[in-house]
Amino acid sequence: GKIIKDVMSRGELGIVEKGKNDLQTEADRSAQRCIIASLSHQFPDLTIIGEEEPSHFEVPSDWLMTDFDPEVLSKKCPEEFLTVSEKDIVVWVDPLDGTSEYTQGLLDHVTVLVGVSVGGKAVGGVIHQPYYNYQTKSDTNGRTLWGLVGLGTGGFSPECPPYGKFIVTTTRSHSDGIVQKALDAFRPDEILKVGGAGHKVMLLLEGKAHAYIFASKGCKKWDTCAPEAILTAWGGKLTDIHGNSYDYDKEVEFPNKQGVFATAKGLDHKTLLKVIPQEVLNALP
Ligand SMILES: Nc1ncnc2c1ncn2[C@@H]1O[C@H](COP(=O)(O)O)[C@@H](O)[C@H]1OP(=O)(O)O
Ligand SMILES: [Mg+2]
Ligand SMILES: [Mg+2]
Ligand SMILES: [Mg+2]
Repeated sequence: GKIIKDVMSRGELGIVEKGKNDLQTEADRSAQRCIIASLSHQFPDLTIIGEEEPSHFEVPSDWLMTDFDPEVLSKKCPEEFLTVSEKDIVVWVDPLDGTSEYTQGLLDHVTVLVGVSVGGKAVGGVIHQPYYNYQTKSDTNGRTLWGLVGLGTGGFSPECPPYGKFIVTTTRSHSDGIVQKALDAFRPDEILKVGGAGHKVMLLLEGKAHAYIFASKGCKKWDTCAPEAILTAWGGKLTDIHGNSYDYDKEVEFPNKQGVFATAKGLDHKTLLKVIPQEVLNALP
């Protein structure tokens, strides 16, 4: 988070266009180097997959994080993970989610995502929001939300969305006709068009939206692994638009080609899926 803020303060974003509507900045590159170097230093047998291309330059020594969160470590590890070894774990790293919004100054849409999968399932995750409340508080360090399936969540106060209303959240920078058709089918009371997969799942976790609907193939495994794990740990659900779960094993393809459909705790995910029109399902087979 600090690296991301430092790059923004210096004002030289070093933007590279990776593809259509797909940017990368110095903050994406540096944050990934910090996260991957720190994790692989401490856990050499982990499989770590990051969004950005690997860099072979050595990272500055003050970028190597060596401390652990005592609050999380004070909890009891769920039985099912006691025998998991480093080799069974795949970590999906999105060093900066919401790059497009970052370059446009919509800073609270930006998150850092580190997702942990075991046996192909998204089970653990961290969403760090470096610019949380940055407009109201000047020297905030941001916040860090975490979740582990079987244990619970921390770093935020989960809330269920309001009854008698249906609020959906979706992309603001990667929309198209099919994305819009899927949204319209739900006849939502409100559509929150915001950046980042991490940011949108936070809206579900904090009761600001009932569902996150993205009928497009732009999201990748590093976008959804951490958010899915935290959402699942709380009691919500994230699948593709057909209702199938994504596999987060190390051999899988990166794109989430069947889109994203996520619901807050207490919602009937399965029934809501039936609202998605056949034409939309056919577009993302
Ligand atoms: N067409 C796309 N090309 C590249 N990345 C995409 C695309 N669609 C979605 N993403 C990634 O998924 C995130 C959520 O999508 P959106 O903000 O449009 O709802 C984006 O912030 C971006 O992650 P990132 O910013 O890490 O590259
Ligand atoms: Mg990107
Ligand atoms: Mg992303
Ligand atoms: Mg990213």
